[in-house]
Amino acid sequence: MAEDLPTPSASPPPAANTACGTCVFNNAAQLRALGVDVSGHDHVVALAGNPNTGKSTVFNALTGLRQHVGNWPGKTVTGAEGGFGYRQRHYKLIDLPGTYSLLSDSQDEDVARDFLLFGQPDVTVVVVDATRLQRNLNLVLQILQVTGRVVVALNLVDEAHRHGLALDQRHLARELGVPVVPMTARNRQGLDTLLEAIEQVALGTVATRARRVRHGDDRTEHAVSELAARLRRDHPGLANTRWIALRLLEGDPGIERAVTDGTLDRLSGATPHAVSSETTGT
Ligand SMILES: Nc1nc2c(ncn2[C@@H]2O[C@H](COP(=O)(O)OP(=O)(O)OP(=O)(O)O)[C@@H](O)[C@H]2O)c(=O)[nH]1
Ligand SMILES: [Mg+2]
Repeated sequence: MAEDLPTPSASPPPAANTACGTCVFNNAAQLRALGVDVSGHDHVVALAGNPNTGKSTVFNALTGLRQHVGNWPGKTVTGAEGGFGYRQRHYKLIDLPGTYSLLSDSQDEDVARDFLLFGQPDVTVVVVDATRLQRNLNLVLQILQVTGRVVVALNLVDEAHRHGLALDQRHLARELGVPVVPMTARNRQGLDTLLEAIEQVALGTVATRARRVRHGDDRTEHAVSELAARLRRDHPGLANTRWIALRLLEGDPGIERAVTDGTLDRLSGATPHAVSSETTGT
């Protein structure tokens, strides 16, 4: 479904980034790591992305918790929750397992997929590996089909520079229609800019215009609209009915199962812990 995107145009690599512990732009001075305290939160933020892109590293940096981090994919298997404060607001942050696609019928990826589709987080931060941008953008484009409330965290910038890759985050942000924040999460670089982008999307103070991919011809669009309207009528409160309609027309077995066995309604208000077993019936 992903349209071809122009490769982000080259720009000269910035001067080597040095960790700046005291610099106001880098040390996230207004961040309050709240550990497991998510009480009275104002907003819910989900961390999504392909496996091994640094989601748990970002989660730990923001919450002060110690989610398992390591250099192999598939470490995070269920969503972990933690809290952080930034300026006047309190956020609940959810560290999701890595996923390659929202289209997957793999049970391993259900937790992330179902939360992103039905949990309705206020902000979805998609953590991408700057050294594998093309592959990672597939998931970004899919997420942009279901929500515009997205921040792209362009992580592992240190590795990208080590490989001689130049990144043009402004061009990428224009193409995607959402904020793009370059980061080296392991050194806490870029955290402050990430926090600011999260706040802007949560409060709606930045106008995002998510890149949408058009699905097929007019007949397909018409069929999707009709089926979506019917889903809304039969399942009030269900999120992303256009997406579900499209998946049904394409014959997605997981979504078909959820419709026929009556679990579709229970997906509304999904949590990262409960959804997987509900959709798979395990
Ligand atoms: N060089 C570099 N390494 C990083 C950076 N961020 C994270 N890492 C490393 O990348 C590896 C994966 O990080 P995780 O935070 O576990 O990644 P994840 O996305 O949570 O992985 P899964 O839970 O398996 O999907 C670890 O070895 C981290 O230390 C970064 O900015 N630069
Ligand atoms: Mg993880």
